[in-house]
Amino acid sequence: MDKPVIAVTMGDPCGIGPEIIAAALADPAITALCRPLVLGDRGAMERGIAVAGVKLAIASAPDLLPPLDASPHTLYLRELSRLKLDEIPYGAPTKAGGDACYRYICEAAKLCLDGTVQAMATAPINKESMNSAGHDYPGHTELLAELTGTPEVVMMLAGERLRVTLVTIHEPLARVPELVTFDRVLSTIRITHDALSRWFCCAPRLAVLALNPHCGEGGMFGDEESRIIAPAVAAAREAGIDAAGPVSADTLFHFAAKGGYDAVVCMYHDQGLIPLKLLHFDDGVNVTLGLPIIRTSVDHGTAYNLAGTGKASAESMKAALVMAARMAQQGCQ
Ligand SMILES: NC(=O)C1=CN([C@@H]2O[C@H](COP(=O)(O)OP(=O)(O)OC[C@H]3O[C@@H](n4cnc5c(N)ncnc54)[C@H](O)[C@@H]3O)[C@@H](O)[C@H]2O)C=CC1
Ligand SMILES: NCC(=O)COP(=O)(O)O
Repeated sequence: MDKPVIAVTMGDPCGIGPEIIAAALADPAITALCRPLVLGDRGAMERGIAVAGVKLAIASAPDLLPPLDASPHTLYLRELSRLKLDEIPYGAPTKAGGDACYRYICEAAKLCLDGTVQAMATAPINKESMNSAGHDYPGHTELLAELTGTPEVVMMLAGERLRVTLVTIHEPLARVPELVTFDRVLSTIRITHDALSRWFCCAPRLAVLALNPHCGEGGMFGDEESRIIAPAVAAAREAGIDAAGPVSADTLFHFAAKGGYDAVVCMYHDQGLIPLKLLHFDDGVNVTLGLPIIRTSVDHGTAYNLAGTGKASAESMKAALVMAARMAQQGCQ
């Protein structure tokens, strides 16, 4: 396969998205692997290029794709908004920015679905901005599930030493217990197993976490383990999946990070993302599993406190592009 074309959504123009994209695309190791097509805004990207301090010329690509012999000093941009810089100041959510980043994501999903591009990699959005513009989604994950007509998707965050997947994603902690159902645990295990088998390793070994301390301590600290998680793990094992659990979350990560498991199925967002970011803040990648398209993302947010300073690390953006390119190459085999 030729170098895959990857739609790169610019994310929130008031955050670090434009500058980390500029820094990532100025790295010849990235453009050696893929042909990035940025979906975003010219003014915001020019500002990001200046902040990143890199030499990139913007080429407008309204309907063209980056050619195979594209210069590594050219950033191909499909302009989907024309924002004025005074309506997108750094460091705060704006309705204009929220509306624009929604449109970048929708266009990227469309280009993936119709086969124009082989994958999408997303820079961070601010959920408050997107919601203030009337797009009521907790994140990319839920929006992409809807845009692609996918009833069940799973968020995975991945690094060299640890992968975590989540049974519940963007939910208030107080609602987690009622959302941890047999069906949801089992489908998260199954989607994790299927996606890992396809993209990452051939016979994945999964650990499934408990919700409560000490696996519920025989019911003293909760019964979700015996009532819901253990039966879901048993059903997964009957289906031929190598899943262990429920296991206590406090110790499991120690063994998983030493290579004992290929992924850890976690019950809620912070249960998985705290250990993941402790090990992989700089180079972790968020991958949406279960979609009919390839979507990777940075593992961090808009970092409003750093936007415009040039201090933000572009390593997670680079890792997201590398992973999207590898998955796109594998998808064609
Ligand atoms: N993929 C996405 O679109 C994501 C979006 N978000 C959104 O981002 C917004 C801000 O979320 P926060 O919880 O404040 O998390 P955040 O990741 O934006 O910031 C947390 C801390 O990490 C630092 N940080 C983040 N990225 C960095 C980088 N590349 N280099 C160096 N330091 C970095 C920030 O300066 C801050 O101190 C929220 O609206 C959230 O929903 C959060 C995570 C992922
Ligand atoms: N903490 C991860 C996160 O919030 C990313 O969400 P999404 O925008 O990828 O759905």
